[in-house]
Amino acid sequence: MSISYTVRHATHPADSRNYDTAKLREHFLIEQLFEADTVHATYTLHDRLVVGGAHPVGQPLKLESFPTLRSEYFLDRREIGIINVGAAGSVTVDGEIYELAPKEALYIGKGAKEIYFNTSEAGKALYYFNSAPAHHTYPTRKVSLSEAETVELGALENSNHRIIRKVLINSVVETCQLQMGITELQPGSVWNTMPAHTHDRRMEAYFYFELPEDQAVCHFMGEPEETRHLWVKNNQAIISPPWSIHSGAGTSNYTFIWGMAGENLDYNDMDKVAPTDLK
Ligand SMILES: O=C[C@H](O)[C@@H](O)CC(=O)C(=O)O
Ligand SMILES: [Zn+2]
Repeated sequence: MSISYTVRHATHPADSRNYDTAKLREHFLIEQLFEADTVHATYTLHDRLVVGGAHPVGQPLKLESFPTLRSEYFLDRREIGIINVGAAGSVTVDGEIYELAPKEALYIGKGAKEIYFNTSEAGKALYYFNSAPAHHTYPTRKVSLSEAETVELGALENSNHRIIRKVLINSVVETCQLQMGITELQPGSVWNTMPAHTHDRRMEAYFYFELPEDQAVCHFMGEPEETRHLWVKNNQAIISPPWSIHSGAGTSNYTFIWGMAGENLDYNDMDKVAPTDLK
């Protein structure tokens, strides 16, 4: 099997208050997503999102089911969003090839069977994905950056000037519960998602990339009045429970992919917390 998977149980905020650094990282940080010719998948019990990465080098990599799913095919009861975070590549869905330029996204609906992540010439295509349970089949569709709903937020004066590209969002593509997008911090800006927020109706995963190898992001999590931090490197991801803020400050600018699943598809459903109210 070319899929390497782990399961993370859901956490209670009262319990996580007592976590030390190692325990915080064990529960919320996904350190490795990319390994040559392997699909890595982390199944979190927070809304049953699967967070994963594929790095095909020698040959196309198949998206296989794994025992926790108890399904013949990965997407028997799921939908998936894939974003190319490496060099230009392609994904094959039941014989149909979808070319994916860097940062282009592919939504694949429930029921698709044979899915392959294809190699790029230099073996540099990297595919990041989020998959959520689905009860309806929406059409498979590629979404380019020009089709995304794009907003510019923040200001250099607040060190948080950023472009948010809502790629898999209900104004652009139909999904059951998945939403994904790409946020690019502009040069000199390091803070994402400030003011921070929670959304008890959805969990979220953050995947940090385009971060120089010798730089790091300090990711903040926890209940607004009881925050914790985790230091994150390039190409690592964070699981953010519904009760947790999710925000970060880098030692340089960077890009990240946010992905959500849960009760609604309302991106603007956020309970914002003023910076002065965080503890
Ligand atoms: O619920 C929405 C997500 O946390 C992100 O879209 C926030 C984000 O990209 C940002 O403000 O930088
Ligand atoms: Zn959020």
